[in-house]
Amino acid sequence: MSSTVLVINSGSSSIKYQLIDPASGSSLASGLVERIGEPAGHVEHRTDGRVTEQNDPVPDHADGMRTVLDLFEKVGPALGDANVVAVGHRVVQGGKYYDGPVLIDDEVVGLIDRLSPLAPLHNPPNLTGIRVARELLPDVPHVAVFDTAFFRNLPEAAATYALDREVAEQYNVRRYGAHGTSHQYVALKAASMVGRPSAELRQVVLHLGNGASASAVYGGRAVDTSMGLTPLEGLVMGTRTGDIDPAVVFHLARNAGMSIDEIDDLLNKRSGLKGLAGYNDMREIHRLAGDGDAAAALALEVYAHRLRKYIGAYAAVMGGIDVLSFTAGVGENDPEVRASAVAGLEFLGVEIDAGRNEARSKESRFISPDGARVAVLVVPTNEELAIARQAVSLL
Ligand SMILES: Nc1ncnc2c1ncn2[C@@H]1O[C@H](COP(=O)(O)OP(=O)(O)O)[C@@H](O)[C@H]1O
Ligand SMILES: CC(=O)OP(=O)(O)O
Ligand SMILES: [Mg+2]
Repeated sequence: MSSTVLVINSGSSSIKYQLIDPASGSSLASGLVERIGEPAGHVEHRTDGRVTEQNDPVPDHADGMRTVLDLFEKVGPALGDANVVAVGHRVVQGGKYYDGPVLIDDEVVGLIDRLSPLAPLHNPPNLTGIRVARELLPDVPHVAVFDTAFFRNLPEAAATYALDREVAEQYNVRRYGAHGTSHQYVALKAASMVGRPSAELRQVVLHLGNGASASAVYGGRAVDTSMGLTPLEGLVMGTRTGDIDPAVVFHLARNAGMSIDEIDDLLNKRSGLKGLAGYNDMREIHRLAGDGDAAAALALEVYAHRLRKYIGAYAAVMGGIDVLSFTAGVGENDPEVRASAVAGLEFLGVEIDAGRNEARSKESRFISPDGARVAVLVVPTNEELAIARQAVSLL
């Protein structure tokens, strides 16, 4: 039997997982635990074309992990018979330490914990996933794959904030990026689709999920990215502001009587699409805008404006652009956002074919017209497969 990898992606309120055969890329089981900590939880486990659902409350991530491993036992495939050679964990923040996957031991766990302030919504649940999975699957190697790894060697000019040098060094204040596993996977796939050696390609990748980020990839190497010290910087997201004037923080602290923790919560959890129009789900924003809701219409404009700014900026950083790829929940499924993101960018050679853009498909595809100067692509990301392959490559 071929070997498999169990991949775990613990998010702030969810756990996504997949049992993958890294050689063929096929998924033997996958699932999702969501609404962790809310009154009604939701669990979905898919295997063999069947879906098992549960709607019991899931009090915390530890409970969620136990539920996942229970489902493998009860519904299958039994992990004991699946030849699991590794458990791959997505970890968002690896700081300056990792440019590739690492075998998890107590020291690595300690480091991920110490890096939590640099990814406060992500590293703590990542760590819970690791703790419980190591407890329940003690005989298999556990591997951490960091979102920051692909950006570990960003050019200094892109990674450095113009902050007092000593303060920045003492407190590790620099740009680390995130979603790197996805950006790297999509950039590689995109290079193979356009059929030119990635060494000469100037690519922009837009990962638009609940968290959202852009990257500039030149010759296969990341040269800039929109997330910074933490995953708060950059694009407009489901609940995060993305770029704002840092003076907004001082202003609110001094004049609105808000504490630093309250402002942190505001910027990370109550802003973005949710702050502008009441919902973090892009589908809801479209529904409201379609019903004439002015706040939702403005949210869509702010979202697209930010995207156009980043595409233009990254074209400038690389001296041009050859490939533009859309990925993740919004990027893969939302023709309206894609169209508005590139509107007016014909001067860069960026244009899309309306029919191709609107066609529904789960496959990687071109949405630019034949012969266009810039290849515009939709590339479904597969962070789980990338994590499984990196975990195996380490062992
Ligand atoms: N058909 C669709 N049209 C527009 N947006 C969609 C569609 N399907 C999913 N999305 C968006 O994708 C987001 C989730 O993307 P995903 O990549 O799964 O994010 P995450 O990994 O951060 O949870 C949802 O919040 C939703 O806004
Ligand atoms: C880093 C990050 O924002 O991840 P996610 O999109 O899963 O929240
Ligand atoms: Mg994601």
